[in-house]
Amino acid sequence: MAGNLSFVLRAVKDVAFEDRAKPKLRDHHDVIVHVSQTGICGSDVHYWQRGRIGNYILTGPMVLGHESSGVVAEVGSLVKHLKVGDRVAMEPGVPCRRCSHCKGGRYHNCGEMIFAATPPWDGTLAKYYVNASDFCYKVPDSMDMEESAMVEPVAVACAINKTADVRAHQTVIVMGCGPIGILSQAVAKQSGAKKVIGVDIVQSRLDLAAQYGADETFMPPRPEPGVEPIVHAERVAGLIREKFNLDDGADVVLECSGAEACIQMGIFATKPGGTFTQAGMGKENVLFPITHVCTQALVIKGSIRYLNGCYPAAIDLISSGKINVKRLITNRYKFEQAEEAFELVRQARQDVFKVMIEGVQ
Ligand SMILES: NC(=O)c1ccc[n+]([C@@H]2O[C@H](COP(=O)([O-])OP(=O)(O)OC[C@H]3O[C@@H](n4cnc5c(N)ncnc54)[C@H](O)[C@@H]3O)[C@@H](O)[C@H]2O)c1
Ligand SMILES: OC[C@H](O)C(O)[C@@H](O)CO
Repeated sequence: MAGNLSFVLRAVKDVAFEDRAKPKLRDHHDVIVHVSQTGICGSDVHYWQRGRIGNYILTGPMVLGHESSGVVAEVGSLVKHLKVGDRVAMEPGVPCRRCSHCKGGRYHNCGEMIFAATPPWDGTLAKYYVNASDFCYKVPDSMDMEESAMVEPVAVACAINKTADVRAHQTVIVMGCGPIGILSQAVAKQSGAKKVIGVDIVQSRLDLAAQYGADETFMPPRPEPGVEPIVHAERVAGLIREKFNLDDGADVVLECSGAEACIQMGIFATKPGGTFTQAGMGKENVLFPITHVCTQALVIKGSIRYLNGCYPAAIDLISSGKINVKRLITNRYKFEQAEEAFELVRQARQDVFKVMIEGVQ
């Protein structure tokens, strides 16, 4: 027994359990974490089904998973803030720390980032995972290991809000009410937003959004036959503005679906001079109302993963009870059932929201 049971994507649509070698400390600042819980993200399923996201292409076997919590099992000799037995949430991307992006405080733009379960880097669905100690955040006793794994999507939502610079008294529209959309709505509300509107085409997701951060929800009507999608998007944005008395639009739109229609509606629903932030990842290229962006002097931003401070902020939001992540977890699996868990997420059933896989004992 090598001692590190791992859930490995060997090729597209081909997963298997492998008993791999236990990872070793790579330098004196590393820790080895015994993984406790891992949430499944759409990107994990995407690599399993298609083998690529953008320029990240699966070229060899890769361990899946990146939304994990765990218990510190081993510490490097220079690690000061963690000890064996500490419970941590793991930030799954470690930048190079040397490039102009890292040195400029924008480590999310680092081109040399080692990111769990992004080819060629192995992910966290293994008994043990080696990580840089400063990317492991001790969680308070009040948080259990599932909540600690949910720090990852909450940190994504914090980064989206921070990128968009959501402030008190603003009106915020969030396109998409999946985990990222709903958590972005909750973070927007915690940032002081006056009115948060969640948009989705699935009623159960709108219902959940209404129990979280959304003050209002909206289901876009289907396009009438023969109406160009972009014309439909502009009309729907008009309906949203009218229904919620937004006058000339929302201060901020957070796009958390990746759907082309949502991107277009979101642009048209942003007020002149307002900020549209893209976080959803769907089609790589879409029809984009660029003249509207120009004539309305919109601010367009992109958000990827986390910014500095988002992990600690997410831990505070969860541990203080301001965001209840437990209610988002609908299904739980043992490690040995990982493929079943992935299959459930692939089916995109309406009653399935966040799926957790327990670590190897
Ligand atoms: N930028 C980042 O760092 C980052 C991190 C994690 C996930 N993501 C991306 O964010 C997006 C959301 O992630 P998620 O886990 O919540 O995914 P999800 O698939 O669970 O949620 C997407 C939601 O959008 C809704 N939707 C789809 N088409 C729509 C339409 N035409 N109109 C209205 N609603 C529509 C769906 O019903 C669903 O509820 C994904 O594209 C994901 O890849 C980005
Ligand atoms: O939450 C982090 C995201 O899932 C990843 O960045 C992925 O979607 C792209 O590599």
